[in-house]
Amino acid sequence: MTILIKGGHVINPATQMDEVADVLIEDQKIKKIGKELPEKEAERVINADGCYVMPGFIDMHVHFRDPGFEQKEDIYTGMQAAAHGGYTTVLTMPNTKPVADNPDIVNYVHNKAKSGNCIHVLQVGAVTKGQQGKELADIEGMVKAGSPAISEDGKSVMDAALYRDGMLEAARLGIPVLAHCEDIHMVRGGVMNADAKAKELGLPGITNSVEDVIVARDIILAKDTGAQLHLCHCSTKDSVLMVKVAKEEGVRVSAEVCPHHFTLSTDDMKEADTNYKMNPPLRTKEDVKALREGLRDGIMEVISTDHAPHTFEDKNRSMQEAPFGIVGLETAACLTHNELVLGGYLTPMQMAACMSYHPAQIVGIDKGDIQPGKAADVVIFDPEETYRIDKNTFASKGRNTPFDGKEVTGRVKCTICDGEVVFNELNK
Ligand SMILES: NC(=O)N[C@@H](CC(=O)O)C(=O)O
Ligand SMILES: [Zn+2]
Ligand SMILES: [Zn+2]
Repeated sequence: MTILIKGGHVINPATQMDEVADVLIEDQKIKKIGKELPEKEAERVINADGCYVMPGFIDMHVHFRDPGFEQKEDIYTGMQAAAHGGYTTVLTMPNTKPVADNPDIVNYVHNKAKSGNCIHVLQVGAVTKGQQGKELADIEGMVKAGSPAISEDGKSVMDAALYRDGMLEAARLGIPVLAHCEDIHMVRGGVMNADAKAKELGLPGITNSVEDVIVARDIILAKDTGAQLHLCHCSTKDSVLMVKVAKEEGVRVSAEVCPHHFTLSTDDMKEADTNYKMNPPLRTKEDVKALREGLRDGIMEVISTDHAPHTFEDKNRSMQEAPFGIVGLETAACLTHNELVLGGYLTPMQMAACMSYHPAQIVGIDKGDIQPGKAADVVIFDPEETYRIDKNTFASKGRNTPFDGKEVTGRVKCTICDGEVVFNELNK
């Protein structure tokens, strides 16, 4: 199949291309990019007038809940949600049941994803067996099966000596460690940020230090071991500060921010609504500002979703009882555009870098770059369309979002993965 994407504004961070051009796709690859490419060369023409044409988004942090919690999401619905959100590659976290701590589970996820013919799914391996924090998982086996990284996401490995061993193993195997930073002993039943809002709502709080002490520890361990550290879902201003200093010191560290953390503060919580409950929690306006500025200044290099679907029943409980987590795949691009591009923090080029090129570089995959010869993983994004987010239109099984009804400007119109259209709302 040959596809010609006509008249779009091509934005490609790898080459810094930033101009209106046509893109010709042939045999799963980008064949040509240029002005006025002839339509007769293509079997299908997609008119991208007024839209950005960017490398398909890459989400370093999603939960597809498969195996074990398929009532929340499964690999097929997760991939559909990703395609709707403009994503062509996602990294799935290992906190499934059973935990993804061995090559069999990695193979199961990769095979099921392939059978769904949609987007690329890469399973992240757990650091420890069963995420129990007692002994290392078969990290080498999982890397041989195709895991691009390890992570204990959902928790931190609290035993620093064991975590250090895991980091040494990751360094030896040449893969990054994706770190969820949370000192579990300091949580003390907290369910939201520890601030005036928590007092007003009468809810136990989670201090910034719960995150910050593990960010500090993990940076020190990365410096010690030479491992490549990537900090998940950073939410505090001091995380940004520590990443900045660590980079200046030459530590191999990168960091991600999620749309909910750069869009909302606890001031936006009108009541105790469990769609505002996620881990780490929404923080203060000061933290939000630091995260936005961190992305603007290139300290924080990645925007990831931490897509964490839960059923209505799971979330329809008290703030104390409901699980942490919100969905994100179908709202990340519009929120990034609406809050950060239109808000004056990121250029469209930086948006593409944070959502695609940088993740590819950090994970070490040959993606996130649309130039001739590269895989045809492309997203077409309309920066002018204004609409209201409607959770009932989500392809995800999860409806747990605080953004339902929010008006945003910027919309994913078409997603192409390996030269196949996997989502399309343009001249259907
Ligand atoms: N972020 C969340 O609130 N929840 C995640 C776990 C995690 O990312 O730590 C989940 O798996 O539900
Ligand atoms: Zn986490
Ligand atoms: Zn997560």
